[in-house]
Amino acid sequence: MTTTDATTRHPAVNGAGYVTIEDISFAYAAGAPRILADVSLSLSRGEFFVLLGPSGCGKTTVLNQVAGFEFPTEGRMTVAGRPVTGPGPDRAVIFQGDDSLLGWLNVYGNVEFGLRVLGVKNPERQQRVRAALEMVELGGQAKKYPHELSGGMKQRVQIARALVTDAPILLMDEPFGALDAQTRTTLQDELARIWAATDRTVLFITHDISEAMILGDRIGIMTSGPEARLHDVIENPLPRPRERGGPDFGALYQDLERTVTAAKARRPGLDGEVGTR
Ligand SMILES: Nc1ncnc2c1ncn2[C@@H]1O[C@H](COP(=O)(O)OP(=O)(O)OP(=O)(O)O)[C@@H](O)[C@H]1O
Repeated sequence: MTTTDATTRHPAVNGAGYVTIEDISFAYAAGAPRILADVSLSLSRGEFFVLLGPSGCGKTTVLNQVAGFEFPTEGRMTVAGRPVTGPGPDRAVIFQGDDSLLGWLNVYGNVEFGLRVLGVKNPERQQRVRAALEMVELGGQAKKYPHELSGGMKQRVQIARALVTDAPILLMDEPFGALDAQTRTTLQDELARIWAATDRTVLFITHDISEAMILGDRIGIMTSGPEARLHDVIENPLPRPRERGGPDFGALYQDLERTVTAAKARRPGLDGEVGTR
């Protein structure tokens, strides 16, 4: 895994346009109501971008399109300057829940699986699996099977599976949504630490404001659907490592809460153009 100095990763240094979403709209069928309308967004290399929005507005739809699982009805998307034409090894996807762990393989085998598929040989394969397991603090649990793991441990395995591939982009769809509050905050802090130690670009979806604040460099807030749009994008001024509580945290929380409320109240298709970044 490549590591980088956190001070060299600021978006202004790395340049915008690593992942671009340009005026995309999406409908499931011709004539059906559009789920998304004219969403534009540009992620910098190494940026942690959080997409926040009400349930059902289309956050997963955006992520699925960046992943190359679905395609916009209108508009276009690029990754590293190339149009997205399908899934690729440059993008690792982490979903909510633990359904995708392979039950017949232990933790080590689950993390190793992707490297086997890619044809990575030992001893490199072993080194990379060990490094990924250490990164998510599962070095001592390598022999356990998925049914022996807690929800938080399963999500750590998911993160290790993504890290081990060296994919520069992590697409995370409410990965901590099913966890209890305490495990969730622990994993948020761990993810922030892991991100700071690597040079990944992250698109992270949540509807939890404090999760967005702990993790995001920028936070994009979507309106309610149908015809969901990007209502606003807010720069997160909190210094890292971030701590919950404190006046700055509280003030930003209130700001975001107000923005989310305004975004939810927006009348689909009636309130004109909103901020697209
Ligand atoms: N296969 C489908 N056919 C038709 N509509 C769908 C399909 N899948 C999702 N939708 C609709 O698309 C909209 C956006 O769904 P999406 O899962 O992207 O929202 P979301 O913001 O990620 O929601 P949540 O936060 O609840 O996960 C929803 O209204 C949903 O009902």
